[in-house]
Amino acid sequence: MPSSSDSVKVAVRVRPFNQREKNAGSKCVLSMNGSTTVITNPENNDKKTFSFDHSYWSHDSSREDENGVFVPDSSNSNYADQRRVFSDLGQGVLDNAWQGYNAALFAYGQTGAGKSYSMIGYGPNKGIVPITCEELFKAIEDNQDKTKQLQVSFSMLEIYNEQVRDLLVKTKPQAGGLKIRQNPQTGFYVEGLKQVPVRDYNEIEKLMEQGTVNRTTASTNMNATSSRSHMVITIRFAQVFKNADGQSNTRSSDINLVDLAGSERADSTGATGDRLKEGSAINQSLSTLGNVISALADLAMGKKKVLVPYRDSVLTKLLQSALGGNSRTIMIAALSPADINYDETLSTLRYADRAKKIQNKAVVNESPTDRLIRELKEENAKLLEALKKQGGVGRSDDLRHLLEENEKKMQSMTMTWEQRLEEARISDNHARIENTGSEVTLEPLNNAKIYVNGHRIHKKIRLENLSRLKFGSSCLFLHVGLPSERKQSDNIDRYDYDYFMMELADHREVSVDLHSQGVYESNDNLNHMRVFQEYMDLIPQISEANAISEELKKGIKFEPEIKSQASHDAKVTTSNKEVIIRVSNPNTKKVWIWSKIKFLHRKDLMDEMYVKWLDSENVHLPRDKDPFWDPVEDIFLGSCHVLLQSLSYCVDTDEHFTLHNYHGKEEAVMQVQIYPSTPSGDYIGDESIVEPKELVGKRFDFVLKLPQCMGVRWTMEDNSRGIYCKSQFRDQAVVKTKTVWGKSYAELGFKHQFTVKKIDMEFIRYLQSHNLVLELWGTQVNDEVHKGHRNGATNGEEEADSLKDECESLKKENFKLKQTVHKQKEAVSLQKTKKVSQTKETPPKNGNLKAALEKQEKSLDEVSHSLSSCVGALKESVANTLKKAKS
Ligand SMILES: Nc1ncnc2c1ncn2[C@@H]1O[C@H](COP(=O)(O)OP(=O)(O)OP(=O)(O)O)[C@@H](O)[C@H]1O
Repeated sequence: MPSSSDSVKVAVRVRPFNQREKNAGSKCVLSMNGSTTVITNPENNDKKTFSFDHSYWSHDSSREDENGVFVPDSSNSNYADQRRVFSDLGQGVLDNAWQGYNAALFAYGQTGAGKSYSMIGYGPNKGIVPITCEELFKAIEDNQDKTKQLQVSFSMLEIYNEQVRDLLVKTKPQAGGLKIRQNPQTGFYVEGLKQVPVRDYNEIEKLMEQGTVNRTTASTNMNATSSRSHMVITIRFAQVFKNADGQSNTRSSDINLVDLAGSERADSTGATGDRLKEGSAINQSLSTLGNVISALADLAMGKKKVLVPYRDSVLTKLLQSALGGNSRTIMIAALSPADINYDETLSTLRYADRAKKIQNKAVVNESPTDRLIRELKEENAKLLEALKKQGGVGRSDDLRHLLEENEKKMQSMTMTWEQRLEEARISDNHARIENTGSEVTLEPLNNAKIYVNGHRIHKKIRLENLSRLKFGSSCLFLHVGLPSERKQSDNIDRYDYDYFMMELADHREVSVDLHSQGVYESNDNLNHMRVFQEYMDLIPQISEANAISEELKKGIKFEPEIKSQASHDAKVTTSNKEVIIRVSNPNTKKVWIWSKIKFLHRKDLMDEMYVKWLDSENVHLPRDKDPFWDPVEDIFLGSCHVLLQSLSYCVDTDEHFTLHNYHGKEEAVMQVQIYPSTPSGDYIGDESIVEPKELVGKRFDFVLKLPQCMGVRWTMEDNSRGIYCKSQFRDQAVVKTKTVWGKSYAELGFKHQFTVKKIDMEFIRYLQSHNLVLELWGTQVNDEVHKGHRNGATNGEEEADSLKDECESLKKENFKLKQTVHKQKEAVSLQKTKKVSQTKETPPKNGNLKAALEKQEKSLDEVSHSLSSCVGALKESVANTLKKAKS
């Protein structure tokens, strides 16, 4: 039994810019020279070099030939076309298969980086899988050897949410998916997976088409499924040798072709700060694959006692032999050239670099007792008989019968059109399309949702050539006009999924106008482009989340938004933006803000929930497990920036500032007073104007007063809401006003004194270059905790707030009184000394005053003390109530 130690072959391939990247003026961060790939950090020009078995440049220097196939545009072009990739990688897989080795080919990389292009291909640009199959059958035809029978069978499965689904079966997947079993000799396999015997490439092509359709229509509401599921195609190739004595020996090979989920999904497993910590099963296979690769790389580097976690996920179980086992393995890492994807591309390169180190032990599968061959033998017993009679591969009644049976079975399990249309939200009489011979018209019926070129239409219109149509939730069509309307220059290819999505986004179908959010402001800014891409990528996921919410009657709405860091930045130098998701319940008017990572994590859980629901499982989850549920939280409404420069001249500020939200919309107006003060907080007055440097070395006090906030939209929209304002001066503690509930004109009555013990030049510079950011936050009633307490009535928290305020002002009054007492004491003792130096006198008149003040001081201390403990007790009781309510 020959065996050979073989490291995993790794190739990387960079694709051309897509339209979106071209529009954004993207720069290419990759360069290749021979087998070397260099990536340049667009922010600091740092270069990192990687070396692989192959580095394929498919970014530019290509042209389309007369058949629509991309080929190098000149003899010195370094463009790597599909044929070249096949002859380097696919041909080796085929040769191995003839020799009886298992082979596996993985495509890894970020969504949209070109995995499917390399594996399957598009149109005439066929990828490795079809070319491999085509070449296999060509070789079979050329190899008509009477002493051996050649059998090929095909299976296609999808791993989604750690469940295996047979893509050659069209029914809704059974709950829990197909079972994974283990054979002590051959390892893990999928029980009941359809292995379809195939006779030529056309049959494989048909099956692949069918499988791809099944994959995308598994749920019409889940367009983006392909980026979250792994697809495994297995071509089982067996050569049955006949000895002269009639004994047979079989050599077989499994060729596994794996299109992995988008690598960026691995990020969302560790959704930080989310209460649903257990995570989703969707990315388990991808992150386990990473762990398996790392462990195998460690082993190959000589590390001892490394446990390879094959059993941690379905994918790694099924591909155990392909990873560090009995297989010749190839990985092709798809790379995006665009600067905005630098981080993802770098991490793909690192992943590929680790995979290089895996050592496999490929062994020829010759054992006649091999389970796989036995199964194939059983399934094809009849077929073999017929083939023997005919002396080769050809059509036989038995074979036809077997295939027809398979087809019949599949058809009986097909999802009806009605079911598919219902899932796509297309009603019975959705639209009327008429072709009069000279024009084609489209008319929405029953107020059905139809968009043409990004606009919702309500009445009959004439369709222009190349109109883009969207029906229901997710059906997109391109209308190719009547022959007389078509032009030579029509470029149908440009109307890809991205194009439709961008058009819909531009016309606000996707609910937010990017222009108003300032995303387009400066296209040269890398961060803005990255945000734009993230935003666009999230749109289909958000539509899906909305559709699932609607279907499961969750009443929750998701909208993408752009958060501008400048709203929180005291220097306003950052223009960085990030995508956030506004989650709202229009019925209860509750609002939440989720980070992109949190949304993706929750979306995976929603998908799991939805799949269960489709399986008619009970999807009622307790709140702490429900991805749609979150406790109420405070929402950032808007902010304003108050220049601190005048403070460095000891000049005060008393102005009304408008608070703007992330999109620059007015949220409220706030009166802001800032003035330099005495250590006791008294206003110093205008005569105190100084040159900043005169302040150096001295103590500095200033007061921030926020008397009121007016025209608050948040509370105007719903008076069960409240607001408060918070701010942070330099590195001092955050200060917060009280919460005012249900008032669009809120009396905040806030006053806080800031003290800097000793001023230095750095502090002066800070005042001259920074702002004080005042953030307005919205609060929402927690219905569970506050049932019945709202509508004007106060609750524990509010009482605690107002008592705290009262206590603060009493303390201040107390401080002032103490100072007066102190002054009086001093005056008394001065008088005493005077008297002593003169003659003995009657006790001073102000002895009574002193006693009275001392008494008052004592009682104020008591009041203050008892108020503090009262506030403490109240806080504790509020915290307990909240804890109880949460638990
Ligand atoms: N080498 C290439 N040459 C020309 N076009 C390419 C190449 N690679 C990818 N593309 C184009 O880039 C787009 C995205 O590629 P593809 O669909 O293969 O990405 P993917 O990584 O499979 O995405 P997903 O994870 O969503 O399935 C497609 O329009 C494809 O035609």
